[in-house]
Amino acid sequence: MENHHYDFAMWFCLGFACIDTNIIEFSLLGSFVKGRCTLWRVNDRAVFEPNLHDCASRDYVFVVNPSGANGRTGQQWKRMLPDLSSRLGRQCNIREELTTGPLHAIEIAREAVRDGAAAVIAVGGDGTLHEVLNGFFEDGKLVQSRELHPGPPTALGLIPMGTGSDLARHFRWKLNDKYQAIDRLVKGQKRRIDVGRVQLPEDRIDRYFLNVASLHLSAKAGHIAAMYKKLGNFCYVLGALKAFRAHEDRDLRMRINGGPWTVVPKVTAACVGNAKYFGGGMKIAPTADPFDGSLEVVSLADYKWYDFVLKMHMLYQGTHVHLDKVTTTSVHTFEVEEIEYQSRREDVFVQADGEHLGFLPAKFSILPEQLNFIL
Ligand SMILES: Nc1ncnc2c1ncn2[C@@H]1O[C@H](COP(=O)(O)OP(=O)(O)OP(=O)(O)O)[C@@H](O)[C@H]1O
Repeated sequence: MENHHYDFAMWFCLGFACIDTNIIEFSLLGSFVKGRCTLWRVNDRAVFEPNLHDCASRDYVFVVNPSGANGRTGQQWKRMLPDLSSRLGRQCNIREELTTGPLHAIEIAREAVRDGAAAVIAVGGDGTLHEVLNGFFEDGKLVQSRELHPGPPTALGLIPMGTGSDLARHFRWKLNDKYQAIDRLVKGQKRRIDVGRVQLPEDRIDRYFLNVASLHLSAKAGHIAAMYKKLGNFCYVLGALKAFRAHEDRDLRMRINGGPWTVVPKVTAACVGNAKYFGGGMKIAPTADPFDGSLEVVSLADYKWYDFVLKMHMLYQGTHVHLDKVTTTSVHTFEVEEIEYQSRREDVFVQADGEHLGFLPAKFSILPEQLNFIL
């Protein structure tokens, strides 16, 4: 493919994405009013625990990524801290922990869980939430508190202040709205949430995810997008277009729920959704639900760069699942490997919650109702 075709496509997409982002924001605004019903329905089923029971003399630990959203997270956090302290500080000890670099949030969260914190709250994007979530686990098990508390185990929370903040879109939370975020923490409603697990035996990686994991083109796109976060959500569109440049569809072996292995030809990408959105608002797994005990696998085969450009609006609306090139399956486990497993080429990328993890082979599985999540 000639490069100038791509350049044209990128500029076309820039214009398209701007229009599309407006449509999305607009429709999100509209659906927020409509969405309140859903939110209340979700909350009706949530476990409600008054703050005083689990919070008195226990810590609420805020793990802040000051570099998130190209540095905006740090600035917004400073602005919201006084309000947060005055409303939540009456009931809890508020502890602020700033990360110093990648993976630091895992260590902070793990120590906070060991210390028996009432809650650990990720302040940042999906990447920060991913790391905080991984701090709740060690050696394949949930970390236990050293302290003996009469209250419930440490809860996980999120103040969405990242570039994509895609998990927040699933719950129809307003992005970067400090009042809504503080209200949510003060109300303290929680519900047991499912956690996805991805294992890469060759890379000796064992990670947990709340949102979406994926492989091949979409995973490489996320890896590239991380270099262009200055562009806001357009970084994901640009990442996908750049990933298409050197992309080859691959025949891959796949296995669902421990059944027989099958060869799936010309795989462009396979996405594993515990929740619905990735890539800054693409509704990639429209029926995924982090409370239903399963993962939604959405596979794209023989999907070309021009399909991506021309049908981009379908990805944002979640209607791409009706295309012939797309299949969806609800699973408990999903294993993928290259056909020539002995000659691993390390070019089929794997990501979870937007964080690059490594390369195939990979096994994805669901761990139902693992944690209390603050809704
Ligand atoms: N202090 C830090 N300095 C540099 N990078 C950091 C620091 N703390 C965390 N990180 C890394 O920043 C990356 C992105 O963080 P985060 O997800 O919060 O923001 P984002 O990428 O803007 O949002 P989103 O993932 O929702 O698009 C993560 O991979 C994380 O490891």
